[in-house]
Formats: sequence, C-alpha cells, structure tokens
Amino acid sequence: MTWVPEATCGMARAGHLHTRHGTVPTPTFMPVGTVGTVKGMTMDAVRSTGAGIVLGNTYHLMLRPTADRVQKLGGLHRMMDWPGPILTDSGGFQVMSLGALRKLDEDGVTFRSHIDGSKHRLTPEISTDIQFKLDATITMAFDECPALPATPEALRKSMEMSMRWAARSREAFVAREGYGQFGIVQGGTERDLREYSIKALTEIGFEGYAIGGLAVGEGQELMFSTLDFTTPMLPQDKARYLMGVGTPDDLLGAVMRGVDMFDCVMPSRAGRTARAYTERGAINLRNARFAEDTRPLTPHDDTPVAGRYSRAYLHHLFRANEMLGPMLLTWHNLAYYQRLMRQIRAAIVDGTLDALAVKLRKDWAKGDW
Ligand SMILES: Nc1nc2cc3nc(NCCc4ccc(C(=O)O)cc4)[nH]c3cc2c(=O)[nH]1
Repeated sequence: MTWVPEATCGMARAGHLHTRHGTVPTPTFMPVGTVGTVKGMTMDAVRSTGAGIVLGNTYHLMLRPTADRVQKLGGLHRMMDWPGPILTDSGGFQVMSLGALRKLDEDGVTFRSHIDGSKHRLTPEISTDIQFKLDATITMAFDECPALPATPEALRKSMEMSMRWAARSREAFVAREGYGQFGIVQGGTERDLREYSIKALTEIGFEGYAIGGLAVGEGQELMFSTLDFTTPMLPQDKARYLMGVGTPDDLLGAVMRGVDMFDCVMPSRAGRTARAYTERGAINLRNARFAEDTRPLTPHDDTPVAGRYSRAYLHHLFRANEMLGPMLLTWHNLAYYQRLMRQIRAAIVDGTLDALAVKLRKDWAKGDW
C-alpha cells in the first residue's frame, strides 16, 4: 500500500492511503474492532459514520476464534463483513496490558490467556503469520511497549530488542500488492532513543511508521513534546500512525504535529459508559439533569442518532440498562470523531487549520449547550 500526500498546513498533512481494500483519506481515525467487531455496531453503521479503515487485534483474535479459524472463515474482511482496509495490531501491547503471567525473552513472549488461562507464545514470526492468516491489509511489526515511567537504560534495552524484532517481523512479512507492514518507533520520551529507533526502522524499510510507546500514562504534554522531535525525523513520504490516541484534543494536537493515522477505544468505550462526545466537550448521560432534556445530543450531528433521539431518551436507556443505549451512543461518538477528522482534513487542504484549532478548543471549553 502507499500513502500519497495531497496538502500540508504547517506540520499537518492531508493525503490518501491507497490499499488493496480501498483508498482512505488521511488524517484518519480507525474505530477499534478488537475481536472482529466494533462493539455494539454493525459494519454498515460503522461505514455510515464515514470510517474508512478499522483496527483488529492479533492478541484477542489468536485466543478466540484463533487465526486458523478466521482464515477458514475467509479472513477478517469476509468474517466481519467489512470490505475496507483493516489494520491489525501485533499483540505485544495487549500481552503487556492484558495477558496474565507473561515471560519475556529475546525470542518473544510466553503468556497465559486472560480468557481461560491457556498458555500461548508470540514472537515476531508468529505474530506476522497470524496477521497474514487474518488477511490484515496493514500488518504491525511485533514490538514491546515498555510501561512508563522507565529509566533511559531500560527504555534503550527495550527499544533495541524491538528493533531486532522489527527486522524479524519484516523478514516474516509476505509482501503483496496493496498490503503493507508498519514499523513501530519506540524509545519512550528520549530524543536520542527515538532517533536510533527511526534510523533502525528506515534502514529495514516499511510501508508506514507507527509511533508506539506513548499514550501509556505520560500525559498529553509529554506526548506532544515527544511528537515535536519525533515526527520531523520520520520519512516525509510515508504515513505516520500514533497508536492508542486519543481524545478529540489529542487528535487535533497530534495532526498539527504531523500524524496521519489514529486508533483509540475511547469513543466506543465511552459510548458504552454513557459518555457522549460533542463539539462542546463530553457529557455523562446518566446525569439526572438529562432526565427531561428533549434536545438532541448536538445540533450539528448528521447521524441517525442525534437527529432522532433526545437526551432524555438516551438517559432513560442507560438508567434502564437497555442495549440500545450503548449502541446509539457508540454510533454517535464514532460519528463525532469522523466528523472531527473530516473538519480537520478540510482545514489542512484550505490552509485554515490554525483558525479551526482555536475555534474547536474554544467550543470544547464552553461546555454543554
Ligand atoms: N504494538 C503496539 N501497540 C500499541 C498500542 C497502544 N495503545 C496505547 N494506548 C491506549 C491508551 C488507552 C487505553 C485504554 C483507554 C480506555 O479504556 O478508554 C483509552 C486509551 N499505547 C499503545 C502503544 C502501542 C505500542 O507501542 N505498540
């Protein structure tokens, strides 16, 4: 797959990802479809929000239904009825954050399933092969994402191992027209380590580059300051993907620092916990003040949700623990994230991103209507 630039505005870029499963405008936000489903959404609903590419997880899918079964079912695209591009994370991060009792060695990681305690192994080769069986459009290199805070020495050791794993992941990757593999830059918040990592990855050569090791509790300021010196060192002609990010304000700030792709569970996780994202910040629909609030979630919403259902109805659904509550609010939140990315992209193309940033931040700070 290739990324083709279209316009720039400061450090921000607008372009297109051209893949075997279709073309996606960037900057782009990828809804998280961890186990082959964007929780609570049909893929028609996901498509209706304007999403172009979704994320799947090697860790979860290898445990259930297993990569062999997904392959037997025709691959992720057919199994989940999503003809568009799918990016799959490589499993390392999920093992660190989910897998119980893991043992890390130079060759890979052994862990027990958080589902049934069964023992499993992931190595650069096994992860890359699983992603092949899933028929991932974009395959992620197998890496280690160290928890922060960590000493520079610990970050160096972890990053250097991840670079050795990146070379093995590239070796195991089956190149096909319209498919791609992304290397993952590590090095915590250390400039010299990030520089070393980028040099190692660009010498191996990938179709795109992810910035890993962030959104692990370092906070927005440290994340942005790390991006400030990291994105300028990345190849200009390849897509940049910031993993696990983030809030609407994170997305805006990271796009303005040269990031093209994002994924985060926030909008869907929030949708399941009654938290609605709007142009005026986030609101919690369980709050009693919404019990008789007949207004839509947001006057700007063009989804089937805000145009049809009142805040009072959504409040009722969450209080009654009805399935439709999380379904409608996930739909709304994902549509809000997609609308935000379309607004940001349009502003990059017409050179008005700075003005849009001022307006967005002012409105977010205003609070609910
Ligand atoms: N392979 C790989 N994958 C990653 C995924 C990540 N995801 C994050 N952050 C997710 C943060 C996150 C976690 C949970 C919630 C919520 O529950 O709402 C929101 C955000 N940082 C990440 C870093 C890496 C990385 O270096 N390598």
